[in-house]
Amino acid sequence: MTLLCVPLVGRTVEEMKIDAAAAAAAGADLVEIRLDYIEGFRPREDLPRLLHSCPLPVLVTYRPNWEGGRYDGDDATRFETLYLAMELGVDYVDIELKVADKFVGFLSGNKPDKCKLIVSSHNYESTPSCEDLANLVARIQEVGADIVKVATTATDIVDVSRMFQVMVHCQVPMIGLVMSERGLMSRVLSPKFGGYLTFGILDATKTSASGQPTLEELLDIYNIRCIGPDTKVLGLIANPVKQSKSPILHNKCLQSVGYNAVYLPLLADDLARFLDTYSAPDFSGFSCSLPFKWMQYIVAMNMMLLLSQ
Ligand SMILES: O=C1C[C@@](O)(C(=O)O)C[C@@H](O)[C@@H]1O
Repeated sequence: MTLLCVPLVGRTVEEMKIDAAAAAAAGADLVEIRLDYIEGFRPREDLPRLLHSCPLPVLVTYRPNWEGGRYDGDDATRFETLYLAMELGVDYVDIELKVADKFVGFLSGNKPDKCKLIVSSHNYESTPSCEDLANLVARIQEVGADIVKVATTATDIVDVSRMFQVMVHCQVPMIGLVMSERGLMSRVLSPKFGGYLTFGILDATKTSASGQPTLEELLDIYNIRCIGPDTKVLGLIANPVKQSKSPILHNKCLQSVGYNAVYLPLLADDLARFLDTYSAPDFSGFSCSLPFKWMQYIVAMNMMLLLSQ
């Protein structure tokens, strides 16, 4: 089962505690505490307060600014804080691949068994080739990760297919996410491709990366708990597509007739490229809207021509 994780991005401990309670009430499986978001964070006082009676399992992330986070201090203090979190019983700690070797050395075998180490890599510009992604995954595995995490950026919706290909072949638990609106599919279809975890935010003001859906959308619109390897993918291909109410309507219909499929908003830039990339039988039906409607006529005319020959 793919876990649903709510990132906590409050600026104070109190705000995070309120959001952790909201995440539990909304049906999340765990929370990610982004320590780098807390203003004036004091590890020894704030960490025990944050973890005390937290209603859900906890992933702790203390993201430095050189990897897209807000922490601008040194690694030594950061490593000590992450180790303190482990001692206090957190379930997961996230460390960036660039310093993972150093961190594993710092731990020198003292990581509590209960705590899983997530080694992460972020690319805020693009999504590399399948080969480069696979090499990245291998490097993360080598460093001793319990869970591999790769977050890239989609400049075109077809980029997501490379992440899926790498995820299905990964031999260890993997979190594979593609940021930006064009990458939404990677977040919703995570259970179809064996993703260990996917992020859902509490509301639009509480994002920790671009393209994150809300937890409510994942649960109530896309019915993510029912998505699995056999789920068919349907959707609306359009640009823009965010405004469409189609996913709400179609997913309700699919659920009401018990058909194992999910209907997604698909923000595409080139229809032919999209159809060429997502041609596997599981991507089994699409609606088409502006600016691609004219393409339907060309396809229909080609078919008529073929039939008449
Ligand atoms: O590394 C990740 C993944 C993420 O960037 C995302 O794309 O959802 C969100 C971050 O909070 C988390 O630390």
